[in-house]
Amino acid sequence: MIRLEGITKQYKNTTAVHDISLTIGKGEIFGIIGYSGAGKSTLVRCLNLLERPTKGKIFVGGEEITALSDRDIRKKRQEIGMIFQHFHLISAKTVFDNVAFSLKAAGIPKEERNARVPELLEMVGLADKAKAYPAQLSGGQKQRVAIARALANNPKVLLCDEATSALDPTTTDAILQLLKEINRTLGITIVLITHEMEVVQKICDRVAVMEAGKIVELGTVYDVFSGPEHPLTKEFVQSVHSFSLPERLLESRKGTIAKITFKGDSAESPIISETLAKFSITINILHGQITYINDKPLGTLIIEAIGSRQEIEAAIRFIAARTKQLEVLADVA
Ligand SMILES: Nc1ncnc2c1ncn2[C@@H]1O[C@H](COP(=O)(O)OP(=O)(O)OP(=O)(O)O)[C@@H](O)[C@H]1O
Repeated sequence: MIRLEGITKQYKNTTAVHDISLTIGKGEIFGIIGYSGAGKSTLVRCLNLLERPTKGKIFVGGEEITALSDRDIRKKRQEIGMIFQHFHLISAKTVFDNVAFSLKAAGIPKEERNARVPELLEMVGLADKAKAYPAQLSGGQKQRVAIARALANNPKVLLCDEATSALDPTTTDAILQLLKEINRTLGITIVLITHEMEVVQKICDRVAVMEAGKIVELGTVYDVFSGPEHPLTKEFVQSVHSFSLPERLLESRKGTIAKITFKGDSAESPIISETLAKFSITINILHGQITYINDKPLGTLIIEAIGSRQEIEAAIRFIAARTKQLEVLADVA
């Protein structure tokens, strides 16, 4: 649906985006995560040519948009909706008129507009707010209006620039749920930029991690969460899945403490009981959790294995061979 070939955006002395090539599939929810200044906004604004890249080509729906004239770009933008952190609604217009505005700009006649706006408001759960003004709405409701407006001209792509960053956690969840529903029912490709890994975990299929204008890691959300490679990715994953054992437990240990990561099938198989049946050790479970990402289980378990050094080492090798990752946190005393 979207293809970037060697995209670079240079501002005077700053290279905001540096030679990025990327393909985003039709119907995908694609996340771009990075800290402030990484170049996410610039990259996403290149996708509808709000920013023209200094170098490279961008294809949307098979058409090279970087080759279009300014007039044709304005038309093409109807295929690419966008929502922003601070909603960008027109405060002097009602909810109805805010949504009707983008239909009007696309040359849709009044009668059609009057029929389409209530459908859009219904879709975002604001059927009863048509006559309200933005100032009378909560942040979540304002973002719903912005979503209705962005969907007015049946876009194929929806760009979301930190769309939930100004919202509280409960409202964030509701907006993410709405975006997922829109993606599922309308088949719209969504590109979402964020600095929060929780947002990525909740709705994205794939994620690109950006640092200093470059993509440093790219993969399915499940793979990135279960085996992050770049230090920045590890930091983001830890911001959601962090757990450290109390010092007291480490100090008073009687055996070897290991952290085990289970992926896919291994998260559901009885590895611990198999280990206990095979080796003469005992196992204390110190911490455990299973998270579901895109309906696939990812488990973490911290255990203390007590027994002879030889048996513990053999058991650790046995577990390690059957799981994604095993890290010894503290060895036998
Ligand atoms: N119009 C501009 N003129 C000059 N420099 C710019 C412009 N827009 C962005 N930059 C610079 O490009 C770099 C990337 O900025 P960008 O806004 O794309 O990052 P970001 O990851 O989206 O961060 P944030 O979440 O803070 O917006 C920064 O160093 C920024 O100062």
